[in-house]
Amino acid sequence: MSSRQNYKSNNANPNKRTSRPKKPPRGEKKGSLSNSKKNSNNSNNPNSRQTLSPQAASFVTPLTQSDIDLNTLRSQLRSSEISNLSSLPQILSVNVCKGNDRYIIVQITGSPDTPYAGGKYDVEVFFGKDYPKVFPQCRLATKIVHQSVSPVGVITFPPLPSPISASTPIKYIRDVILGTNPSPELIERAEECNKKNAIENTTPQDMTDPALNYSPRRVSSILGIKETDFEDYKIFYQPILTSTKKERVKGFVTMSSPSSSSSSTSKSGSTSILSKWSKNATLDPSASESVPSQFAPQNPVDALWSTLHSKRSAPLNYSSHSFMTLSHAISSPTLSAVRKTMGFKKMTLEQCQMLPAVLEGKDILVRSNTGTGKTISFLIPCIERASELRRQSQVSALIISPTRELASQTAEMANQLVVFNTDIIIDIFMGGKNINSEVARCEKGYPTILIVTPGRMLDHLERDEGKLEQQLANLNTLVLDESDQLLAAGFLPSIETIIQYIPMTSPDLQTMMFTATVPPSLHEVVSSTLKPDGYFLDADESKTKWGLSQFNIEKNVMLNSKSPAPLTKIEPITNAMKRAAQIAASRTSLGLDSTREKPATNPSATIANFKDMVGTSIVQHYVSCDISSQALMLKRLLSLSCARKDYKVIVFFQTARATAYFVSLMSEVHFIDVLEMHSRKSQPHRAHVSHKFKTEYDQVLFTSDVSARGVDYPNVTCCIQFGLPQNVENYIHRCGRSGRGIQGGLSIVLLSEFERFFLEELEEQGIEVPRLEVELGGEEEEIIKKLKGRMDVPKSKELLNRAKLHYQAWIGYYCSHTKRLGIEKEDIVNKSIVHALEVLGLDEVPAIKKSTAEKMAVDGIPGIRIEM
Ligand SMILES: Nc1ncnc2c1ncn2[C@@H]1O[C@H](COP(=O)(O)OP(=O)(O)OP(=O)(O)O)[C@@H](O)[C@H]1O
Repeated sequence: MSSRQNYKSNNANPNKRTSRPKKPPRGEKKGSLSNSKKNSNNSNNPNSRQTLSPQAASFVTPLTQSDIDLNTLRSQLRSSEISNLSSLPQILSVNVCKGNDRYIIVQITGSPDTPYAGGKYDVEVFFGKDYPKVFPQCRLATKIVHQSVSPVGVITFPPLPSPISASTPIKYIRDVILGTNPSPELIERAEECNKKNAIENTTPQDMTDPALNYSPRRVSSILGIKETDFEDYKIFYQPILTSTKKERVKGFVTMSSPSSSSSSTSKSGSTSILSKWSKNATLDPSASESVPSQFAPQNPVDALWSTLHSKRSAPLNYSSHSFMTLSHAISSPTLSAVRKTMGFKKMTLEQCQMLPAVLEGKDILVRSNTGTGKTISFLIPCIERASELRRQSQVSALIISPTRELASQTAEMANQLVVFNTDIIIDIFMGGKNINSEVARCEKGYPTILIVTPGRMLDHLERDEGKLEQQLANLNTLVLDESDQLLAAGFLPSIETIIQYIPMTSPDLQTMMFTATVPPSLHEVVSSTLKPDGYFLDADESKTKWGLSQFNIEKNVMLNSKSPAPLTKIEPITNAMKRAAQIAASRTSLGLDSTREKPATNPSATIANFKDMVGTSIVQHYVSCDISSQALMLKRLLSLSCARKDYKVIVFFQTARATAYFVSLMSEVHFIDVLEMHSRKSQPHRAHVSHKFKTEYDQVLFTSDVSARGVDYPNVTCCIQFGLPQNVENYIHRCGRSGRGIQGGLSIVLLSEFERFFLEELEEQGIEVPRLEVELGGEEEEIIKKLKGRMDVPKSKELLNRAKLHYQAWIGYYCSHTKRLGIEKEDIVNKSIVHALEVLGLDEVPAIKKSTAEKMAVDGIPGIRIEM
């Protein structure tokens, strides 16, 4: 590894050009919405760039009119909605989530002469993707007592009158929920309780402090909160009890402030606990620093800018439910590990759907977006099953992962989950490790949970003379993580071989498949692999975001085909697969896919809609340039994305060879050191790089698709995809490496002109990716001239060698996509010549082995040089 720091210029050599990105002066808020706000007034003006801050303007140029039209229209609509809301009586403020103007917080004050008088109530409003066709979703983020509001703030609305506008539900909340008393019975009970507490707590301060007046258990009995929901309710209540500390409540904190002890008076003249409960809920101040009080519509340029610099660009995806909600199905050692070792308090919204479903014990295919917490959702049932059966030295669960990185990561998480469960032993068999030591460990006793990569598992099956086979015959749980990849052409033969050893139809075996994308190619294999009474669960975050009613499901009937949870999209596997096949057939017959000849696996037919699969916290853009400036555009994008504090950037390349070449190019020509990760690197190197990228900030990782799926690198700020992705699924999984957890992320796909049809493929799946115009700076122009004139550009032997190998892999990659590209191999070869001479800066087109040319079926095509 080079000793140079990433992104540091090499000043020792005056001939070397610095690549350090220009950073704006300290203290200047590059991404603040005040910039966006200024710009937003001109968002439909092609010259709007002038109103960007000088820093923003130096990095990005405005979108073309046609690109921003749609966004502008939507933004304007939301903008006018916000200004309407702001002018309504009793609306104190309207705050827009930074970087995501679809999410707003409206603060309403309670009406006089009601128990809510003087209180301030935050209402979360989310303009869904179908807005303005459907009402925006609303939830009370401030705790109140009302018969139409659930303990977690879910509001029961009656059918609301048209026209659809954000004002309608807000007016309803203001006038009906906050404007009238809750049911007299509830008021009576609350006031009775208040009086009783007033006697017990004699000081006036106690009288006015709801935390002292009410214990969670007392309040929960008043509100009739069920025992199973009590834990969550307590957590919701906790910030009031500890109101001097900052505590998160669903992304908000309840702050103590001088006014928190001021009393308000209800109709009956008594001190109202109802209003005081909620008065001081505000946005987390660290997140709200730059949240403007007024709405500022954002065009994608601003969105890019603010995403690059924002701390958080989307509301949290956590539910209000702790893992304790499933204490009837998960053992205490596991629950303790989740809480104490992993530090997870609440389930994600998707885990709320996945965990009850998988704990049911049936075969299941689970689809859930990237970064939503699938790993523990399959690990927990593996652990629970294994600890229930307590079979010493026997494999209870087998987890198959497509890559070594993912297998290691899963093993790491599994080990954390079993810290209080000493009976359970985790082990991992994967390529790149010493197989003999794996065998030796098994001789001492088999692990309870075995995590494997497919190739290594086959090696073991071949050499251990039936002992592992015997283990598999008694397996209780089988997990195929990233199942669509494992069941696709590359891995399928290995998986088919492995599952021949497993009694797939045994009632004692639960098979779980987890993935973020369900391409049609999966349908048939899934149907034939899972038992017919299995399920398909589409854990779509939006389905439960505002509901969470699946928690009404009783123990042991958490999910079944007769009484499916109302808001969870779960259905028998056979139905799901049939339906998917029908969708595929109807789309084809409607000619929806006729624009381009497609390969046999038509990606447009999926069970779940692709467009919902990219997490909402990921802002997506594409950048287009001609083939010869691709490398410089990449450098430009790196400068942009590394300009923020604590950057972590992943750049995906199509092949291992391309990754290796661009690592050397960046280092030798542009003086940028990056981390290198692909299948041609040794396992220790991969482990080292993976650890470094996981734990350190200000890093750039160049990688092939070995990092595309499942790998959980925390806080990746930007993901760049260089060139045409393999397919839409691959694009989605790569995007998912950023925007994980609570962090927002930015995804940029860099396409040269002949690859722009990929945008159509995305659009067919409902994924609209706006264009971002990025100009090359003077520095890059200089380099272009040098490259074109082949002057002074240092080319080490290593760089030349890597360039030649990349050239060959480039032809191979594009030749395997001729159908999608709609061009012939001859055209690919012609483009490869431009690529070799103009992108790679080679003096001549490299010669390739005859056998390689034959394999790619390009031998004999003019332009291909064969090695003598
Ligand atoms: N309930 C939770 N609370 C906090 N963090 C969580 C929770 N569940 C999972 N995480 C964390 O969220 C991150 C993403 O989880 P995980 O890798 O399991 O996602 P995934 O759905 O498998 O993503 P991918 O499809 O990309 O593989 C991890 O860092 C994990 O530790």
